[in-house]
Amino acid sequence: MISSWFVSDIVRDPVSHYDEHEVRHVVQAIGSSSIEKAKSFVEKHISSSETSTFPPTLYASYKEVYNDPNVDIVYVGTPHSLHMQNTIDAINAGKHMLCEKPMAINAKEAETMVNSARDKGHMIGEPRRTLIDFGLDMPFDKLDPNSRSRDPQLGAGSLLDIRIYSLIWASMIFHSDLENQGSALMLNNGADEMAAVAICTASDLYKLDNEFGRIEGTEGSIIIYGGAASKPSGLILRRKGEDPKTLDFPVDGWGLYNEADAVAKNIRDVRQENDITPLDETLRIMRVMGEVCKQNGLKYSQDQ
Ligand SMILES: NC(=O)C1=CN([C@@H]2O[C@H](COP(=O)(O)OP(=O)(O)OC[C@H]3O[C@@H](n4cnc5c(N)ncnc54)[C@H](OP(=O)(O)O)[C@@H]3O)[C@@H](O)[C@H]2O)C=CC1
Ligand SMILES: O=C1OC[C@@H](O)[C@H](O)[C@H]1O
Repeated sequence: MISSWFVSDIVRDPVSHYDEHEVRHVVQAIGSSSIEKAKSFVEKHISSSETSTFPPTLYASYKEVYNDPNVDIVYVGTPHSLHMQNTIDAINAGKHMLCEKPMAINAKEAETMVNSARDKGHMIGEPRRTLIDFGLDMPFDKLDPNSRSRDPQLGAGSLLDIRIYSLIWASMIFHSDLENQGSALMLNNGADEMAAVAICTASDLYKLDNEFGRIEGTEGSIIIYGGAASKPSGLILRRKGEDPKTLDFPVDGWGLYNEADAVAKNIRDVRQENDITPLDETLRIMRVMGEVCKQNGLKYSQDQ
C-alpha cells in the first residue's frame, strides 16, 4: 500500500509542493515478488509521461534493486519484520536507505541497522511526518489474520504501527520525560490492539471521523485531524476562555515527498542523517517501545 503512495508522490513535480526547486526524484527500479506485480504497480501508480522519460527497471527480487548501479537510494515499504534484513542488505550493497516506520521490530534490530549505516557511511532515515492520543478504526477482528496489520510474525500491533506517532509527538513536547512511563497493552491473539503509555495512548479500535489525535495541556487542547496520523491536514486549537481556532494545512498528494526531499538533500549535502529526526531519536523511541513491551509481556519472535 504505502509504496504506491510513495512513488505516486515522489514523481509529482516538486515545484507543486512547497515550491521545491532543489530536488527531482526518479523511480529508477522496482523490486517485487514478481515481474507481473511490479509491472502492474508501475502501470497503476506512475504516469505514462513519467515512465516514457524514465522507465523503471523491474526486478522480481529486492536484491537486484540493491545491486543496480543506477540506484542511489532504496526505499523499504515492506512489513515491519522485514525492515532490518532489507535495510542491511541494501546498505551492504552500498546504497543509501529510507526505511518506513517503525524502523524495526525492536531497539536491538534498530541499533544493528544504525551501526551498519554508520559503519558504511550511509544515511538511513525513518519516514515520520507526524509526530498524543491517536486512533485508527481497524479492529483486529475485521482484519485479514495474515496481513501485516494483524499477524504478530510480521510485526503487527498498535504499538509499532501507530503508537510510534504519538510517542514522537510526546517526545517533541516532553522530551526528557518520556522514559520510565507506566504502560498497558491490550493484547488480542499475540498483538496489541490498544497501547497506553501514561502520557499518551494509541488505539486501533476508535477514531472519531477524521479526528485522529488529541493533545491536552493545562492551557487548552489541540485536536489533530486529517486522513491518519501519517497525513495530518489541520488543527483545532482550544485555549481556555477563547473561541476555538481551526488551522488548515492541506496536503498535496500524500505528503511523502517531504521525506524523499529531505533524504535527497542529505545525500546532496553529504549528511549521513537527518537533522530534524536524527538516528539517536529513532533509537530512543524504539527503546521506549521496547520498555512498554517488557512491562506488558509482549514478545515478538525477534525478541527471543
Ligand atoms: N508513513 C505512512 O504513512 C505509512 C506507513 N506504513 C508503513 O509502511 C510499511 C508497509 O505497510 P503497507 O504498505 O501497509 O504493507 P503491505 O501489507 O501492503 O505490504 C507491502 C509489500 O511488502 C511486500 N512483502 C514482502 N514480504 C511480505 C510478506 N511476508 N507479507 C506481505 N507482504 C510482503 C509485498 O510486496 P511485493 O510482493 O511486491 O514484494 C507487499 O505488497 C509498514 O512499515 C507500515 O508501518 C503503512 C501505511 C502508512
Ligand atoms: O498512518 C497509518 O495508518 C494506517 C496504519 O496501518 C499505518 O501503518 C500508519 O502509518
